[in-house]
Amino acid sequence: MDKIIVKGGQTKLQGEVEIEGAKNAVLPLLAATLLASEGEVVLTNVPILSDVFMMNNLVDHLGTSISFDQEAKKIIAKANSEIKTTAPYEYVSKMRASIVVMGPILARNGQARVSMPGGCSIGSRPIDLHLRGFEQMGATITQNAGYIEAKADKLKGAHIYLDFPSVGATQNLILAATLAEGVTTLENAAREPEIVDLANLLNKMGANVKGAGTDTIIIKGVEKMHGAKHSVVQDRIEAGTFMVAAAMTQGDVLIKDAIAEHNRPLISKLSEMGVNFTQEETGLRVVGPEKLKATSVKTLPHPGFPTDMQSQMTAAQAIAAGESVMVETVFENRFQHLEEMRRMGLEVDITRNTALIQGNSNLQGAAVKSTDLRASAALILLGLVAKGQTTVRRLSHLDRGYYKFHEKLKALGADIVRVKDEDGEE
Ligand SMILES: CC(=O)N[C@H]1[C@@H](OP(=O)(O)OP(=O)(O)OC[C@H]2O[C@@H](n3ccc(=O)[nH]c3=O)[C@H](O)[C@@H]2O)O[C@H](CO)[C@@H](O)[C@@H]1O
Ligand SMILES: C=C(OP(=O)(O)O)C(=O)O
Repeated sequence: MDKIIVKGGQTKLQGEVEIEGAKNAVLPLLAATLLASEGEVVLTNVPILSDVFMMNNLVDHLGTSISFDQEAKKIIAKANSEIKTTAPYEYVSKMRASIVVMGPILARNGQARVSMPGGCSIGSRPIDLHLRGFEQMGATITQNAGYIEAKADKLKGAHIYLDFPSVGATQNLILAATLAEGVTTLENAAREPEIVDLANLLNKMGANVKGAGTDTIIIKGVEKMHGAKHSVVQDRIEAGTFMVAAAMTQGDVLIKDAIAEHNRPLISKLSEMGVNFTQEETGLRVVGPEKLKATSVKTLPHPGFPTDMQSQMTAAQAIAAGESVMVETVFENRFQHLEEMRRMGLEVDITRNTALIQGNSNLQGAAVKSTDLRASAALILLGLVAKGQTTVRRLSHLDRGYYKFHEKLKALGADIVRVKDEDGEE
């Protein structure tokens, strides 16, 4: 595998950066293509990421044929009059998000057999809310030899209250409800922009989904669904990561076509830290101050501060003046990057889900390992400002969610290379 080497301490990022389509949008969009029984779903602005390749393989295995034109960043998903019922272990275990194929399979076939998705390093990730919702729609759920089996002669619309606005459960239940008999109402639904993007595609495919982006989503079941064309929404987490990069390096970076509305909580916190934002015709300009101020942040479901920006934000807090606080309320084990950052001189006290971070302008580069996707970006960001050389390993995490991250940073002036890891590390 590769490693990234960053030489930090002096870089002031400058220039423009283009943002890809969102990983967290395109994965459920690919699952949605399984609902079409005729025609082609054409997705554009598709990010080239390892997670996308994995989801392509799963959806293709299930029966919707996928062709990915990487140069055009376009996927054509050709519908099949029949799809398979089993999502096997070798496809599902590799990626948590693959559980969202369960709703479409169940909706189309009246039964679904899906391998239990893997847990992951950021915390335990149960699927009880997904399953309880399917049950309320009339499905019987059993677990057998590592597989979840759901059966319903015909899914029926239901009034479902989610105990927590889970992104995946909201998506899975919307997907199942599109072809159910009658009306499904989801209360306390997730409101992330990626949910809105999913509803937009589904409606183009002939579904009837209203209220996405609010906490009450109403889905009227339809008989069948067909092909459609859709451009994947911009990745607000990639955009946010570059905002933090500019903020940390006294940078001046234009995030092309940034959708500020999708990043309100981040922009609000960075502004509090002294970062300047200007909306320009072609994007959002982010100018970092000479010294960031400390801040307190708590992660929450959208429209609160996103947990997927937590690690990157702690990198900014690590160099801010004074003591900052980070409270992680969404995942119970998402501070592992802080242990790696200690190798660079970070002073942090962690008590359960709260980290007290002492800002330090004397961090030193070190050899570190990515512990999860966003941790990998956060460690690279800290490498930009730490003195000397930082080597970041385990880049398979980075490749799940960032396309050409080091090249984009290099184009903004960073001293960064990606090379083969002679030590043969993963
Ligand atoms: C592919 C994708 O879009 N991934 C995102 C999605 O993950 P994902 O959809 O897995 O996240 P959820 O919103 O479902 O999970 C949030 C919290 O709810 C809990 N929970 C979830 C489902 C359930 O049935 N029971 C339960 O207890 C989880 O353990 C977690 O503590 O939203 C997360 C929260 O914004 C993001 O960090 C992920 O990047
Ligand atoms: C946690 C993330 O993704 P996933 O849910 O796919 O693991 C993420 O995108 O930061």
